[in-house]
Amino acid sequence: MARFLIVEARFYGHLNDMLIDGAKTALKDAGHDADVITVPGALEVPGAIAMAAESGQYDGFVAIGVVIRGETYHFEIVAGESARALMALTMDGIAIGNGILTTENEEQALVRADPAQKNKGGEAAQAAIRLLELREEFA
Ligand SMILES: Nc1c(NC[C@H](O)[C@H](O)[C@H](O)CO)[nH]c(=O)[nH]c1=O
Ligand SMILES: CC(=O)[C@@H](O)COP(=O)(O)O
Repeated sequence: MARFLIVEARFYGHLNDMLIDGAKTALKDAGHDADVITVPGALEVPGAIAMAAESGQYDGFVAIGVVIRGETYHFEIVAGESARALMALTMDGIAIGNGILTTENEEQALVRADPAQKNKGGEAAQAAIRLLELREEFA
């Protein structure tokens, strides 16, 4: 059993609840534990994961959130920089699955958040599980 931390950027609560449900189910089905912490937005997720990884309290991480395009360039910053920072942490050997949705509208996000549809939360959890398996295989 491994210990996973789900770090959620709680910008759209109802969508996050579905993403977290999918992630928790995937982790439980694989026999792993999961805690959940909340940060304000997607830009805070990588930093929170970096801090938690440094603590040594968790084996793997799932990033959860929803970034929906608005009127300004801020979408590109939030979506792009959160993904880039998460990828940089992954390249440092931290097992992270990225379940931060980046969509044009809420309808697209709903389809992807719903565990009964595209289940991107579960998909992100499975990615984190696989990376942890690989890290242990290559250790
Ligand atoms: N617009 C969205 C944000 N924006 C907030 C940023 O992520 C960040 O919390 C703020 O800039 C303070 O540093 N975050 C989301 O997760 N989703 C959005 O749609
Ligand atoms: C992704 C965002 O930052 C977005 O929700 C903010 O909307 P806006 O660009 O209209 O300020």
